Amino acid sequence: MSANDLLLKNIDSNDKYPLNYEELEQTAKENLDAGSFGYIRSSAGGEETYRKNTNSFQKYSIVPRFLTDVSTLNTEVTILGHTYPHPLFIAPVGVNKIAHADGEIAVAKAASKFGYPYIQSTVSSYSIEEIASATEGSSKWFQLYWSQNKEIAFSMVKRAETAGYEAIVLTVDTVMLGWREEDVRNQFSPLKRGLGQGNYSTDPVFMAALPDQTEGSIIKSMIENIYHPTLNWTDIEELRERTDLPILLKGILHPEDAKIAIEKGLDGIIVSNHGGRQLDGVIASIDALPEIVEVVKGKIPVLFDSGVRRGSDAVKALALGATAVCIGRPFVWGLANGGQDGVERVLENFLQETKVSISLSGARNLAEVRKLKIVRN
Ligand SMILES: Cc1cc2nc3c(=O)[nH]c(=O)nc-3n(C[C@H](O)[C@H](O)[C@H](O)COP(=O)(O)O)c2cc1C
Ligand SMILES: O=C(O)C(=O)c1ccccc1
Repeated sequence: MSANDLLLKNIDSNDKYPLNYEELEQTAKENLDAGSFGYIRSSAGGEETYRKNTNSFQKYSIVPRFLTDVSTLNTEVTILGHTYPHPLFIAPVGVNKIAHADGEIAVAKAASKFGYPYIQSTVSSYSIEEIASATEGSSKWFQLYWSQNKEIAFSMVKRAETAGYEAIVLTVDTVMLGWREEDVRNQFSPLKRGLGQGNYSTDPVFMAALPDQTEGSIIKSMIENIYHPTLNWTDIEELRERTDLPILLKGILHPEDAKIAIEKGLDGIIVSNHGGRQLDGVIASIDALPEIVEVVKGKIPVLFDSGVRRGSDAVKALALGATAVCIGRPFVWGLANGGQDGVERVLENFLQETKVSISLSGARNLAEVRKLKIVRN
């Protein structure tokens, strides 16, 4: 399908499916209870970083080239030995059942249909094995939350390996949950409600360590284990020894941490501030990207997320040096608005908008996107 076919198909269609981020969020608000909606939408503290994430994209402008014959476009990208059809990934998002009963299964299937590698969260509603069997043959990575009992973390990594996942993404910005006032207001804690257990209640090491096999014990132990303030570089070295899969660190914002990651033999990083959900007041993710790209010097892939709302945002991040871009909240609203179908609409439109944006900037492949002139106003 050419980029314009989808535009015309959307124009011809009579259904009024939400298109832009604001419409997606508004429709989801009508579909969800206040606690679930608030959990997904909100972020930490006064939401300064959350607002900065999207606003900061407007500081960067693409300076397009013309007359380059953009009749063909190759968006392929090779990351850690795997070639993906385009540089758009699904960011790890936990407890998807709060948006729709089909949860991560719906998202992973939609992702597979449109060639988005799927990064599965540790706190998924469905297990690694359930998602793997629902989406055989598609590219998947596993996002790891460290566990207080680190043998649980290693066990999950082993399961991801066995299920054919291609990489481990260790999130480093969430050793404890951020200060989220909307959730306090709504008295909403997914873990306390028994959500996000898919990978825990199926884990032999986790289950064997419980005092008894009740729901109450599972919830208590999950909450205890996911709080892991001791996490440090020595743990990373141990993780490095325990798996042959590539390991990426998610949540890197400081160039020095990117440098250490390379020194410690890590395979990649994801520049991210967790969508403003962790420490409020931190730098916008897009503002952190250029300096990190500069110190990494192409030695390892640098993925990016936080605040990406449309195709032109993705193009800006790629032009500023991101190897690939992860989509977060937009797909969650798609899920809330129509399960797998809703996610498909979001992913299809997002991909097409990205492709049109690349072509209209004058680039024909990602190497040319990287060379685009970006000015900061
Ligand atoms: C509801 C929700 C749950 C999330 N759960 C996780 C998670 O389990 N693990 C993780 O590494 N990041 C998690 N994230 C962060 C995303 O991976 C990503 O960094 C963030 O959504 C990017 O911001 P954006 O959605 O505003 O673009 C979550 C984000 C949301 C909105
Ligand atoms: O809400 C989040 O951002 C997140 O990462 C998380 C952490 C624990 C349970 C569910 C989601």
